[in-house]
Amino acid sequence: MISRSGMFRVTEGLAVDMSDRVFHLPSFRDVLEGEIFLQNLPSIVAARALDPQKGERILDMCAAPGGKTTAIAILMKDEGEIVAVDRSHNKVQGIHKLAAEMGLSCITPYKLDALKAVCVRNESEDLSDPSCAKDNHGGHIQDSNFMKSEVEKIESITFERLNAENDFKKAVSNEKANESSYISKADIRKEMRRKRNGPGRNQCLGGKVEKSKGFAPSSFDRVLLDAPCSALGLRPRLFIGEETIESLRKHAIYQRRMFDQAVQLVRPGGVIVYSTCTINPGENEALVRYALDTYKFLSLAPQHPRIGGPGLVGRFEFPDGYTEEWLRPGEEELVQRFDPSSPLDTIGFFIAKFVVGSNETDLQNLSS
Ligand SMILES: C[S@@+](CC[C@H](N)C(=O)[O-])C[C@H]1O[C@@H](n2cnc3c(N)ncnc32)[C@H](O)[C@@H]1O
Repeated sequence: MISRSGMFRVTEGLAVDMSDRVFHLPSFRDVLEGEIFLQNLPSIVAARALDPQKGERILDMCAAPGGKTTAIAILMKDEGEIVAVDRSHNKVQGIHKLAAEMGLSCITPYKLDALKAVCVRNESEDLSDPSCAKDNHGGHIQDSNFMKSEVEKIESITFERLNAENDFKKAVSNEKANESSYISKADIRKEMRRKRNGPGRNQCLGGKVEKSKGFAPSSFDRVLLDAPCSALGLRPRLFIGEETIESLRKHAIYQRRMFDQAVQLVRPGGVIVYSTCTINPGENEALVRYALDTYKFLSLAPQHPRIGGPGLVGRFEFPDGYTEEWLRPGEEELVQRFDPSSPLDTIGFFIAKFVVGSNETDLQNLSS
């Protein structure tokens, strides 16, 4: 299969012309604005698995468009603080707008690269202040330059792109109906960029976007890391041609670096929920293996509600010798894997919940 944009680039492949809708669902745009926000079932399960409590301080590390952030705020009855960060300026504005529409005041959105979410400070600074006084560039992430270049590539294949392509597909078929005019590759790229990043700085109605300089270690009760991923669980997804084994591994590296930040930000005794909308075990079960093997003070926690199926146990050896280690027996029932082909009929999704042991020494070593 080839993507819409691929049709303009490649010389062979299979393109599918959608002549009818799969679901005759009317658009919910502008319907009951502020009253409802459509979400996939696993997204709601992820917010509930976090089990946020009134009065807590919660970090949503990759928050836009804000679906889970607002679900968490509602579960907390809007009491406490949810710090909702995303690295896109326009998307952060969108979170502001959504929170305002829904009348939720416990959400504080920030523009921040989640790979630099832990701030590094001088000893002279006030350690009781949970937000950082100093910029944290050059902080804990050793390979930030590498990550920076990878971000561009990875971002281009996340789920927003898929949405952009789907929307653009509609636009193009409308154009076609009007006796098609030529649409250049540049137009396609521009439209996809616009869809991915929002309508543009001057056209957004959200509040003023604050930049964060990162947060103090152990300053959150709970952290949700709903990581950017290969989005192989989204449906309908007829083509996966733009993902390669290499790109899937890069997603996994990116997610681990984000998880490294999450671990430092949650307090001893706190909770981290990690979720993705992909079925790729390299970004799911292998992340759990990495987390448990790297941070001995973490353990998997049971989740409520439990609607998804068990995770994958074992390991997988690729032809190039690279081996992915997945779950060990006994761990599979502690995660939730939503299989899009199961009778549940959800998107593909994965949720793991970790509790952070109270080994102060380990945590101090981490943040030093
Ligand atoms: C899976 S989506 C999050 C969906 C969101 N949690 C929700 O439920 O509405 C991933 C988000 O991560 C953001 N993102 C990607 N890389 C990031 C980074 N380094 N720092 C912060 N946000 C990032 C993207 O802009 C995107 O909005």
